[in-house]
Amino acid sequence: MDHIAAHNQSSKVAMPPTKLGNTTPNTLHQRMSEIVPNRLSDIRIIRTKYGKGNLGNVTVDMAYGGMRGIVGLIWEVSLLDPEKGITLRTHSLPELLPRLPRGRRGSEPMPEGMLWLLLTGEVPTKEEALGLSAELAKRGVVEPWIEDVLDQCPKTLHPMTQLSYAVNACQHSSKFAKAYASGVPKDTYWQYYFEDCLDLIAKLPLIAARIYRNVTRAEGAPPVGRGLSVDVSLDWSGNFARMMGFESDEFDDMLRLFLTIHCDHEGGNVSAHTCHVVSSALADPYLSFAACMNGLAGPLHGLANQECLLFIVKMREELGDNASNDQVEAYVRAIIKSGQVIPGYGHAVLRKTDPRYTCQKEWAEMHLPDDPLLKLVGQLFEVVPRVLAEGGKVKNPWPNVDAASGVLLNHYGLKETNYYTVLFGVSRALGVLSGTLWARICGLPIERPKSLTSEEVVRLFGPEVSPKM
Ligand SMILES: CC(=O)SCCNC(=O)CCNC(=O)[C@H](O)C(C)(C)COP(=O)(O)OP(=O)(O)OC[C@H]1O[C@@H](n2cnc3c(N)ncnc32)[C@H](O)[C@@H]1OP(=O)(O)O
Ligand SMILES: O=C([O-])CC(=O)C(=O)O
Repeated sequence: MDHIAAHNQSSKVAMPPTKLGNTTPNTLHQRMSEIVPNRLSDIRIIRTKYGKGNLGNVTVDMAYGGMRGIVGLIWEVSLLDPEKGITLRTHSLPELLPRLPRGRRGSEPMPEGMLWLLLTGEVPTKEEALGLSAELAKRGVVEPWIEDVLDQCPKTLHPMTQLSYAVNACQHSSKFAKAYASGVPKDTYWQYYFEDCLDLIAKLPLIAARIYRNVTRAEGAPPVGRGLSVDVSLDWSGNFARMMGFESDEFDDMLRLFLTIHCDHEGGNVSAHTCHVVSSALADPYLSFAACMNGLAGPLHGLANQECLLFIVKMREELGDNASNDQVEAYVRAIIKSGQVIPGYGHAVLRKTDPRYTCQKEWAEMHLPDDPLLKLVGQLFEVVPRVLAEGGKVKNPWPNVDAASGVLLNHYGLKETNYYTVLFGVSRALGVLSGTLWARICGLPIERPKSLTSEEVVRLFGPEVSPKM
């Protein structure tokens, strides 16, 4: 896009950092304030030059088929290639992970670096990532009544329901909702959205750790109560681990990796798209993200990581530790025959092994080579793709991100499978809030695709069928 770069040379206008109330401008905000006008000018040029470009035909099957293959969204922060997997601001995971900054402790990237990249398009320096880490630690405060609400939840309420409940409650402190109600101009919306997004990301470890501590407490023990707080000397992920009660450096690193790689998968997946559509009505980031979490909690989407570990554990109980591949295959066939899916396998867009699976499998092979569940993950990889590919019905027989994550968490003592999707959700906040913030920066309108009834399909294409409904 040389013409765009050239245009930028002549039109570079640095927007002054905006102070909102008592909020001190921060480095990420300053960088975004410089980037936003240039990017908006790029987009104006793109729309002028290519606005009438055709993105493809839509068939009736596509409309009945979950809109698979329809390109109908702009999502600035990531793009999914069916063969190569996710690219985050054009970087593939294997290329990006070694380049993202490490913190003061640990050897895995800080998720803060990923957030910076998603928002700015630039890999941050270590200082920038540490600055963002400190800023998140400062913003990490949850209103006491929301802590009380969580403490009132029955232990048996699914952790994802508790997460959605708490995030909705945090809407009470939305700066965007307040600013919108006061009638601020449209081109300043994103500034308030930015504030809410950072506040929400900062609050999530506190909320999620409280949920973990509450659902894992001993029978009869009191809930967490007041006093859970972030340590400003720790990074976002380190704080999360510590507040959950995990103390090991290796767990911290595993969590950093988990939170970094689960962040985003372009705009059309259920969680990102939900956030996008809810936010397009100018619902604030809290309401949009809570809705997004409800989508992530579905078993065909994020909950598959819970389902996947349960599947592996149950298979181990039935087959023991020395099962042959033939036994694993017979087990898998029986599950498919009973009409259930094999969790962790298949994908709506990917057509090859998910690089996020590979990355977690490599971590596991290095850090927990003798874990008996890891052996089963390997056997499933040898068996399932071949079985699923038979008959040609399943479009992608290869493993997705959820096929290996539970084994890692379980190995380090995080055994509560119904909590796994909360970790996914905390990570997903980085991506969906970045993508959604960029939608507000671009001023994208309320989303409203057209729908049809089956009678209308018949009317459009011919009278030979007449649905009796
Ligand atoms: C973070 C994520 O969201 S990654 C995905 C996590 N989800 C899972 O791992 C659950 C298991 N996988 C699945 O259910 C699917 O592969 C999905 C939901 C991920 C993708 O769904 P689709 O795009 O509809 O897949 P596809 O077009 O290949 O499906 C065709 C058929 O194969 C079946 N199929 C797809 N994957 C599997 C699987 N892992 N096991 C058994 N059957 C499967 C579908 O259920 C569908 O059957 P149907 O025609 O009888 O309804
Ligand atoms: O892309 C999808 O549809 C599902 C997925 O893997 C994700 O959201 O991480």
